[in-house]
Amino acid sequence: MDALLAVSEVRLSFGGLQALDGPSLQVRDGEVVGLIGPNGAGKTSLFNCIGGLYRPQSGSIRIAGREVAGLPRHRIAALGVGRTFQNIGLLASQTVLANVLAGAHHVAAGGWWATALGLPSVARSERDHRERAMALLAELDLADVAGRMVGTLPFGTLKRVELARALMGEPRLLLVDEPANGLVHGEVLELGATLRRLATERGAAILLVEHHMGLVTSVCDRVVVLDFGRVIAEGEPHEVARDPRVVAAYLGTAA
Ligand SMILES: Nc1ncnc2c1ncn2[C@@H]1O[C@H](COP(=O)(O)OP(=O)(O)OP(=O)(O)O)[C@@H](O)[C@H]1O
Repeated sequence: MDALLAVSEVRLSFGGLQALDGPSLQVRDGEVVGLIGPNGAGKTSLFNCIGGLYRPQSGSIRIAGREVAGLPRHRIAALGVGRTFQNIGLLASQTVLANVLAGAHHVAAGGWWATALGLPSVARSERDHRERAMALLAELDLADVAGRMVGTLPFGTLKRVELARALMGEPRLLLVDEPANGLVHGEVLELGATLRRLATERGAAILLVEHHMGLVTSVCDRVVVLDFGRVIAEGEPHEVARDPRVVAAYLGTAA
């Protein structure tokens, strides 16, 4: 079976700096793949290319067989790509529920005309969205804070709100950027269980950027390691963690 996400030899530079130097990777339906590497290795740049924030200078990014490199981000989102951000991309002055509902924008029924004309299908779809948002909030243990303003909530809670918002778009491919950052141990365990469930029960393909190796080894089926914009290792999490090239790359950053 073809991979849902197939990245092939993507190159991206900022002036003279080669952020991505031809990495290739694949993620299949129902698979959680970890994307790890030292600071500045190119992980977020690759996410930004897949999600349509950056246009790579060359290479191919296919989602469900369709070339998406260089497409605008809304077109890529409409193909079923959801994303959470390293530094939270929520609207602080809106409620949790409003933020999560915003994640459904590209799956709204009827389009612009139907909304402008106030057609019954729109009211029905809004009701459906609300119900689905409340179900997601319950699933992620956020029902109690549905009416709270995002700006008043702790960071760990916001990470889950972001995940709920991304899930509202019913993603087939979920790009998750450092979800464990700022979470306490118990929250990391819960998050890991949630990501695993999304892959196993909903069949989502998940690409996870994470520095928390405990989460990576417990959740990922496979790990791809980037360094200086290149893939330096790939394989089963425990195996990759022992790979001398990976150890050297991490020590190089710490030195
Ligand atoms: N918009 C940009 N303009 C210029 N340089 C950039 C830009 N975005 C990233 N870079 C550079 O590209 C390289 C890769 O950065 P990137 O953020 O993708 O790494 P990363 O692996 O996600 O790092 P971290 O783990 O610290 O988030 C770095 O050298 C970074 O400074």
